[in-house]
Amino acid sequence: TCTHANRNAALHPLWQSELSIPGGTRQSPINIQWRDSVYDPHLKPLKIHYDPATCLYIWNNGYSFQVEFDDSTDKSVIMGGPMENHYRLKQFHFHWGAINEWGSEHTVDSKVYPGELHLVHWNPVNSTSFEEAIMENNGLVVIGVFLKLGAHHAGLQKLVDALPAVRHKDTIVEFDVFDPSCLLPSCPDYWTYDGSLTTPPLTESVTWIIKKAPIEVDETQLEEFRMLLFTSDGEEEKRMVDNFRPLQPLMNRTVRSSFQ
Ligand SMILES: Oc1ccc(S)c(O)c1
Ligand SMILES: [Zn+2]
Repeated sequence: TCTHANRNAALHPLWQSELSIPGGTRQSPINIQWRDSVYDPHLKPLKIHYDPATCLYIWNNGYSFQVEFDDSTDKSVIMGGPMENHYRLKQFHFHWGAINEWGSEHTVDSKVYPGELHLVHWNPVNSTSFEEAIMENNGLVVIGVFLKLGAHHAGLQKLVDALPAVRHKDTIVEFDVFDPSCLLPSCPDYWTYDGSLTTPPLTESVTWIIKKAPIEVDETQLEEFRMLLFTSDGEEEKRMVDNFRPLQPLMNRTVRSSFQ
């Protein structure tokens, strides 16, 4: 079996220099030790209302492929859970490995999944833009969903079919009418903790909501992710794989669960 050490060996140059933020006390990702998580009966069910018409385009930003949404209104929002108010959907992206043995950023009892989806939302009550929110204490809420190797995911396939059009860094393709709630597991259970972005600027502005249940995708769909490139057209090709950050110390944090 692989150890974290060799899964980290294949780190993207991006993170080799920034394995930890000096003075960081709430960095992500972390290992979620199930038995150390604390059930919080005050946590509400997550409420998710995404409008498929707010979907704009997919682009390759050199770290992942990212699906961007129109966040100029409250048409696609989440609320409830650990949140004091609603948060607007801005984008979603994924992290994955070169092989099925690793790829997720968070782990559960040190179990690694082949991939992880991040749905990124920002707080329009305390901030006037996403860019401002990433610098705020509770500026962002990111829903993390583990990808497990299994059945073909019909909802994901529409996204996978568009990936050849964004093979190189800084390429973009129109992608309209997509409802990302099809990528969420039906199980309502989640963990939540205070953390950070896992890509630069690594700011400590994220309330993480990690779904307990994974979604299933099949091998061919993961292989399509691995056909993407970190590099721009004309550069020596580097396959976009292992775009996950190493585990960060829990420090003085408690992970809460919405379930007993
Ligand atoms: O805005 C974001 C960018 C990257 C990552 S990993 C996030 O969780 C949020
Ligand atoms: Zn991410």
